[in-house]
Amino acid sequence: MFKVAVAGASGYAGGELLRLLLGHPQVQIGALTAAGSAGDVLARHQPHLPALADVVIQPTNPDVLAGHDVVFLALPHGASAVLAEQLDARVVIDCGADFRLIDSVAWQQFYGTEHAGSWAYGLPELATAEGPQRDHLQGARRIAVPGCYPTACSLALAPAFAEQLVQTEQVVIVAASGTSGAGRSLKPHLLGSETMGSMSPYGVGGSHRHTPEIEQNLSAAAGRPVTVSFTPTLAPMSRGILATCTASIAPGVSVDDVRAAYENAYGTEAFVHLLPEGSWPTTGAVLGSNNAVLQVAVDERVGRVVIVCAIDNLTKGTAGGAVQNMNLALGLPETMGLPTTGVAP
Ligand SMILES: NC(=O)C1=CN([C@@H]2O[C@H](COP(=O)(O)OP(=O)(O)OC[C@H]3O[C@@H](n4cnc5c(N)ncnc54)[C@H](OP(=O)(O)O)[C@@H]3O)[C@@H](O)[C@H]2O)C=CC1
Ligand SMILES: CC(=O)N[C@@H](CCC(=O)OP(=O)(O)O)C(=O)O
Repeated sequence: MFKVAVAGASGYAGGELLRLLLGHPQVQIGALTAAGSAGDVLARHQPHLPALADVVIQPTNPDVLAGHDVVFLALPHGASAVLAEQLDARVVIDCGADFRLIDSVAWQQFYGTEHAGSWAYGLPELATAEGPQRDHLQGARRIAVPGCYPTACSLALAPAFAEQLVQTEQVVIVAASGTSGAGRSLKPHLLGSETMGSMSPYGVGGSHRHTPEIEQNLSAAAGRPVTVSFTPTLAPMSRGILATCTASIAPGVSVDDVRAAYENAYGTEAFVHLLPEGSWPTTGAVLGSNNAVLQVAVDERVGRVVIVCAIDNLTKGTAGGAVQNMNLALGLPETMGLPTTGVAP
């Protein structure tokens, strides 16, 4: 058994981590920590986890987090970097952005703070020109979990770039996210009355901080720089991401070539599924599962490939991805403790 701590246990990502870890046969749950919520019982913040209802949340510091095999950090950006270097755990997995970007200039531009560095990037299914990303995660000690949008968008587009089926410019992504993607802390524009029954764009004009992360992943797949126009939107649902991705198709490439590339990339993956022809991804179908579901089409009239991907932002987009990475880091079966079926209707 591996003793596991969760920092940020009162938040959305922390709650989803604990839901998954409670069902993991090789995990013993250790310290649960937060900031202002320290001293509360977990039931006040995570009412869906009765097995941990009476556990008292502790403050987040290196002493409380010492003596664990694995520490998950589900903290706001910036908080992980400060803490990470003081942790003694064999494996530390950061759900935040602090260690995702390789390029410190892009970090400065989009986050406006000093770059903390980069850790192994935790998207095992990502095809890169240098081989599968999974190889870098087996036995890794420090792992950066991707952002939720980059997870969906990179899984959607990477095989097309890895097989050189699309052009590296004029890639356009519009993605919708549920409101839990913004975290639990109070934000006036995310009150129920602002979001119920209404969709809205944000981070428009190439300003969203996930843009360089998506470009980093697609450039790794293509083996050359890729630029992306990314527009996120907020949808009136608590969970889920639906990413619609389009790119100019390379000369002579058919829809059969595109389908074959995705079958080849994901045919043996447990969590990433190309749907049968005629079926399209929905966020409802992946709710609570660690799945990413995809469909591809070619719009021959405009010469563009269209790829749609759905994930649950809190599962494959954060906590499920984090547990998948823990399994790889510890040498456990990659799928251990992770749901491969959703909840419907
Ligand atoms: N929500 C999502 O879909 C996704 C989230 N992530 C990332 O996961 C991380 C957590 O996100 P999320 O759970 O949504 O956020 P929440 O706002 O829901 O939770 C944040 C957690 O961090 C704690 N916290 C806040 N400030 C500090 C601090 N200075 N020191 C220690 N603990 C602190 C909070 O405790 P307290 O209650 O005491 O304030 C709370 O437990 C973020 O980095 C986010 O970017 C990644 C992918 C998707
Ligand atoms: C709806 C919403 O606000 N979503 C968040 C992304 C959530 C996520 O994956 O982001 P990080 O781990 O990078 O914080 C946003 O747009 O900033």
